[in-house]
Amino acid sequence: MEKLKIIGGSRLCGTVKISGAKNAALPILAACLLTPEDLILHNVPDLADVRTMLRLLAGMGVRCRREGEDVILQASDIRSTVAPYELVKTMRASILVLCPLATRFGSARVSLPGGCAIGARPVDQHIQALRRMGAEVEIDHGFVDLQSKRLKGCKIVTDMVTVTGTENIMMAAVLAEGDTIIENAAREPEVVDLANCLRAMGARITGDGTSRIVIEGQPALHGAEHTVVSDRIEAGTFAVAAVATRGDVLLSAARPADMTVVLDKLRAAGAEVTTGEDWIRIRMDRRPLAVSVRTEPHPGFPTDMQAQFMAMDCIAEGTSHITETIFENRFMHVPELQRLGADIQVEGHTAVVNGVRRLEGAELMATDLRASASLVIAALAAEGESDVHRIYHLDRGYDRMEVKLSALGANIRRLSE
Ligand SMILES: CC(=O)N[C@H]1[C@@H](OP(=O)(O)OP(=O)(O)OC[C@H]2O[C@@H](n3ccc(=O)[nH]c3=O)[C@H](O)[C@@H]2O)O[C@H](CO)[C@@H](O)[C@@H]1O
Ligand SMILES: C=C(OP(=O)(O)O)C(=O)O
Repeated sequence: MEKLKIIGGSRLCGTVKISGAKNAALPILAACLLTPEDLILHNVPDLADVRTMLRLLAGMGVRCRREGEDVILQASDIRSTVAPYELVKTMRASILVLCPLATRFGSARVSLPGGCAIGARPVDQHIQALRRMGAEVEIDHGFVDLQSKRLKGCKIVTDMVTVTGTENIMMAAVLAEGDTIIENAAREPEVVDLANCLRAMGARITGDGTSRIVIEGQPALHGAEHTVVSDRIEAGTFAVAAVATRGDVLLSAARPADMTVVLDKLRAAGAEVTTGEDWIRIRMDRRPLAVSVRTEPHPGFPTDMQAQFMAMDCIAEGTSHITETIFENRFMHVPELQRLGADIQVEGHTAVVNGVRRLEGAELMATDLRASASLVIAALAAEGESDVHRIYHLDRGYDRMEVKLSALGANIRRLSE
């Protein structure tokens, strides 16, 4: 196992290039199953989750080639439509192969993702939609077992806004007979990026980025080339780290248009935020002011930024309220932040954070992906040395985070333990 050793107190200064988005790359990789022709992807981040998805696809017979940030996929000789438990259990996004397999091959056996550290991860909406489109779906020994003739388009109103659900249903619909309308659809930029890739493959989709997506099913899709959208959560994480360390950081290859609420909250914390079309500069020369956040589906404040903001609020002037509405157990960073000296009380879905003047380095245990990022930020802002253990969580979603932070002046090293 590996850990990060961080000596806090350095201001982050300089330029960091933001990678392609994990949460866009994963559904787009799964989309290769929709065509026998080549899908050529650029700006694919080098992450544990991406490697897991490539292993899953390769196990089905997809030819996968990685050349730097490019990935070339060809699903012309699929020999298996099974997604085994061993791979799905390490990455919930594996469920994204279900609908491409269903709609192109009429057969799939995909392990249920089950819950994970941050909460239950149900997929009932995906299954209900597939049944409405005519598939026979059973749950068998922890697997979603599906058989279908050509799926039939229909109107689907999801019970709640679901990002992966919207992505899966969109992929089912692109090869279905007739039109599918998704009401209450997720509006996340990653949903739009998947729609852009599917359109490049010949799909007919309108309304992505709104809560009503219309898909006109096609008999087949073809090969395409697509560049994965910039990771707004990685950008947000580096932006918060800049604010927490009173730094001056330019995020290049970032998309401020996808991050309005996060950037507004950083301005409310006292940061000077300037933006161009594909860059963001964050300057901070004072102790942050406390900012309260409440997580909501896009365009609201993203749940994937909640833990990082809590780290910043720990050293802020004043009291903040952080409310998590998407996941029932996404406060596991709280006891670890308390180990650094943070003053936090959890009351139901809300954490009340009283900012303290200083945190002190400690041994810390990462519990999930964004919790890990929050501990790294807090350790960078703390006085003295911290060790962040179990960073395999961090590696699921951040491309060489410690290398990027070192280049900005952080004192951070990856060590074996
Ligand atoms: C709306 C939202 O913010 N979604 C987040 C969610 O996406 P992810 O796609 O993982 O989760 P969903 O958007 O599907 O889930 C949103 C909510 O709906 C519930 N649900 C979902 C599907 C389903 O079939 N049944 C059901 O009850 C979930 O339990 C959850 O409370 O986690 C990702 C990783 O942290 C984030 O990037 C997404 O921003
Ligand atoms: C929790 C996350 O990922 P996943 O949905 O893949 O678990 C995340 O991206 O913050």
